[in-house]
Amino acid sequence: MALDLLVRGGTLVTPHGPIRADLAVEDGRIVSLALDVFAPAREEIDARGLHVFPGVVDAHVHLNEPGRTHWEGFETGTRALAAGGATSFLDMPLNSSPPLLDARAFAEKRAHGEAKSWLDFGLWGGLTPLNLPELDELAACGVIGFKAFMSHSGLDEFPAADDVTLFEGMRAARRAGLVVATHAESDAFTRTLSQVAREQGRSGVRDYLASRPPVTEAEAVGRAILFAEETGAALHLVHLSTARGVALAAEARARGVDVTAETCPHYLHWTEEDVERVGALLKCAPPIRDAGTREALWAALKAGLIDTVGSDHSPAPPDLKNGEDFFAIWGGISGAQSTLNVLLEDGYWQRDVPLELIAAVASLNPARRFRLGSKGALRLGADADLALVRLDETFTLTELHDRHHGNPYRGQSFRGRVQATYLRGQRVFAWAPGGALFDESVRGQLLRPAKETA
Ligand SMILES: NC(=O)N[C@H]1NC(=O)NC1=O
Ligand SMILES: [Zn+2]
Ligand SMILES: [Zn+2]
Repeated sequence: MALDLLVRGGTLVTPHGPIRADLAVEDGRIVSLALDVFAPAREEIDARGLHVFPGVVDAHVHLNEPGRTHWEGFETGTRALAAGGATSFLDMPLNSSPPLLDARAFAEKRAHGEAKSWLDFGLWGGLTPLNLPELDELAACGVIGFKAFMSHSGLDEFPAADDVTLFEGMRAARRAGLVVATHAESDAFTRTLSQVAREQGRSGVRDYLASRPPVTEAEAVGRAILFAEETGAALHLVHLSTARGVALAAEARARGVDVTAETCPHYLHWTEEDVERVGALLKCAPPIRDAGTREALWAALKAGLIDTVGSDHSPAPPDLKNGEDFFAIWGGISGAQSTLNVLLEDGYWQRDVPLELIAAVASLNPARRFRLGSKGALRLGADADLALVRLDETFTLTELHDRHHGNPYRGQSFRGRVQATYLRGQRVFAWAPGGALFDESVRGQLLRPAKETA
């Protein structure tokens, strides 16, 4: 019997480190990893000179469909992800409209994803004061977990969780065996500081950065951890922008709290000076910090204290990314395509981060945390989700596939071009000098968290 696919002669980035081996695929799954596979295959890839990574599992993406597909949608967003080596992703409950707060919105978003997503996808449910009674039903639908904002989300239809809501939501999540993800910035700090700045007519980049100081994150992280400890809920701290936030998570984990930490490529790549220079394309919340903080985040990542790196891809149309008042501009960075590029250039090449650690934060750890059993690693029986990368090829990122032109990574130079991406053994993306090729026949499937094992 012939194999479906044989990847020959590549360097496989396994959880134990890179190894030179062949990789064989049948029915979308990895069926052999061996020095030499001698079997006929319907498709063979000569992967000599390439590194084979597990497909990126981006646990933090805002595709905004339905309702705000003109900001970003499944079609364009997942092309960008695929071109960056991602094979699965978890979509946030906002900024789609309606936001994903009940079973009906779940069904609607799921249908859009199944029709248009090029990649496998899971759906986060929202945790807001509006939908506490819906959480059990959302869990039954198969949400990945519940996402809460501790400060204003930017959209009134997705209100921040007050302390009681967050606490009660964690109790419900604990019952359902699901993770709560928090956007951890103190509402008291951010609200007051931004109000004062705006009243005084201070609305520039530095004024915005100063309105969300690091203590804002530390305070909210501490409170979220306290609630997780009290309720026994699993907590995932998204987009930590400071090493202080990461350290608080590590300390809590050491005393038995079930907490994981995410950071994003933008906190690892850019600094405040870049935000001043580039402007709105680098506006996000929490904001990008100084160079010392960036280095401290890299140190934390190298020490294994950061569990996952997610893009927090959150684009908006150009008119929302424009204007004099930096507070009024949409906060969100377009980064779906460049997570692996940043980790390879800034991490592997510039800071000696081992490849298996990059694969851990980009693929293995998010797959484990959200119980996506068949995803995240090159191992027997896993889905054949692969990113083929020419590690030493320098290139300038010019061909971007997300919806809008405004992308801060346009024109950045990286080493490590993604040559091709395979979803369950099918090629979904291939780089070509004349322009990327996407396989129209590939379609993503809904991912649900596996049942909890005791
Ligand atoms: N609503 C939304 O996408 N918000 C994201 N954007 C950002 O900069 N931080 C976020 O949490
Ligand atoms: Zn957020
Ligand atoms: Zn986000």
